Amino acid sequence: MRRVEATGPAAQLVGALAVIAVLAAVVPQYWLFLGTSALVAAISLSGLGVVTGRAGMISLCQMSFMALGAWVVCELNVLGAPGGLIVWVLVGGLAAVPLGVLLGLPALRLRGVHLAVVTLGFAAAADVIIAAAGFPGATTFQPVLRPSLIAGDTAYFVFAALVFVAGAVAMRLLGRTRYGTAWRALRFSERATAAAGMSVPRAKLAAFALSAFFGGLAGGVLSGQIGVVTAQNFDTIDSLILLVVAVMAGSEYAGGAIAGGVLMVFVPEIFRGLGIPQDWGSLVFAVGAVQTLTTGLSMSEDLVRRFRRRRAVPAQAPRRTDEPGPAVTPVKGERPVLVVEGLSVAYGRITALAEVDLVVPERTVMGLIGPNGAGKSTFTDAVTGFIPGATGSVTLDGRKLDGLPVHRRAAAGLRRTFQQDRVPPGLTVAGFLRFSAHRRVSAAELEEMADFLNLGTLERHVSELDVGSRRLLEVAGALLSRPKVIILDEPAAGLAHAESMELAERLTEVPGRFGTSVLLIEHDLEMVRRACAEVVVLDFGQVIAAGPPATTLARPEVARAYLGDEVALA
Ligand SMILES: Nc1ncnc2c1ncn2[C@@H]1O[C@H](COP(=O)(O)OP(=O)(O)OP(=O)(O)O)[C@@H](O)[C@H]1O
Repeated sequence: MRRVEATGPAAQLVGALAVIAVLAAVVPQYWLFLGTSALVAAISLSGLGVVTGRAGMISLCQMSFMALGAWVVCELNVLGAPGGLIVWVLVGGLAAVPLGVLLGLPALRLRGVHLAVVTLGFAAAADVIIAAAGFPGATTFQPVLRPSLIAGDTAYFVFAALVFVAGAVAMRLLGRTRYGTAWRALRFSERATAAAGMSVPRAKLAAFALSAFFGGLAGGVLSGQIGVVTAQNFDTIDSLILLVVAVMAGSEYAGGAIAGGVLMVFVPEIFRGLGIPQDWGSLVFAVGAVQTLTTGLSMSEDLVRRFRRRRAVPAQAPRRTDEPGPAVTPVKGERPVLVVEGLSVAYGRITALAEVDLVVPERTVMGLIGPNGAGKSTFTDAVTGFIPGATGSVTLDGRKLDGLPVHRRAAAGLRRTFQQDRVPPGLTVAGFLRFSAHRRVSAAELEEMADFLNLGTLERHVSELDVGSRRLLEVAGALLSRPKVIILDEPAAGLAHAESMELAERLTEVPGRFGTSVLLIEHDLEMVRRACAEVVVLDFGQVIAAGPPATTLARPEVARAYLGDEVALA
């Protein structure tokens, strides 16, 4: 029989329900009313946590989503719409979704402070519109009707708590989907997210839509709580405070959202009790947010990290340090799988690539080498779709990829890794592999891949891995998607010599094992000799030599490119 782990999700859910029941039974009405306000803030903060904490974007208009949700509930109440408050709250949440998508559109192009300005501008405009239009029922003092089941303040507290818990469960489940992982990846690197086959625009819009939905829900619950809603309930300044609290508490976690909601409501209340102006509570949040930004850890992340440290398995990845066995002879297929023709890229007056032609045959490991600045990274960027202004054509297994965005090329079977570490630290090894695989992978496949590239335990967090292991993890994730071609941009950076040689051996096995051709960009020529059946040499954006490594690397023009005229001729 399976045991329910004391800290597992089921146990947490049971614990949360038990806490709600106890609070409802023992806490006085006034405090329960404040508790409901804290829950309203927590529901809204959970939504905001998707955009800020998970996806790393800034949104300063959460109050506008709340206002829309509340407005819809008030209107349905005035109209006497069927379904009652519980249904209206849901409708209010859904009504905010299109607004969230609309607000997400600028996020496709803007980041940081620019996105903050746009969302703040929107919130200010929404303020004006709401103040002019007013809330249905506000002037006639027609309060939002609660169904008899949740008519009392205690019952309404339980209702708000259940909405929060249902939202937290949904968030947790969503967090395990490809979108959930994509948001975390997005926060770390948009380029890597796209290279893993995920549409960055879709992931960003989904984050804003979800955030708006939770904002709308919170507004709806608030309107049922206070009955008569006015524009003062949704001040723009409150959106700023929500963001500050979301950052400080880490509202992407359910615990962080609830802690944030409690702080937002009870800190001003405590200040009031002490005779201090309530607004000074914002100062506390500001100090907390500064602390978070300084340490890089929100309250929730700090707690999670401490908890993990206690349970951590000390093992590092069991790197192989023994010298590799006999080299597997690199193989070369015949049929072309990646055909690049006339690829050119110019950065202003610098020609980084000039009419480059390159063919990678199927089931082949091919090296792409050249001195610094030769154009190797530009080639990778252009072929995988990161440079829209590149000219020429790219054909993968007979299919033209020209004009396709990065994620579509990746989904078509053209994957890449990056020179710099692009693996999101917030994931586990297994979580990253599943995301990067872009298809359903079994536990056995994950184990096999971890064994193949020596990744160690699948449950470990990426943040616990050293740089070399992260590079291998990136390669493993891309390979799991079974691409037709994988371009590896200096995968051995950060590895010791023996490990680089080991990786070279592994790469020779890749075509046979996964049916994938490899284009290996590498400065370590010994590794290139071991792994590659074919090598192409770039210099000043042009192909200057190509052929088997032994003969190609010995050619004088290659030596000149690497060492300069005088040394080559000496
Ligand atoms: N964003 C950019 N803006 C302007 N010039 C650039 C840019 N990126 C690259 N270049 C220039 O394009 C040329 C090719 O650079 P690229 O980074 O592709 O070379 P590389 O072979 O990958 O070098 P390395 O081995 O050092 O990574 C160089 O002259 C470089 O200075």
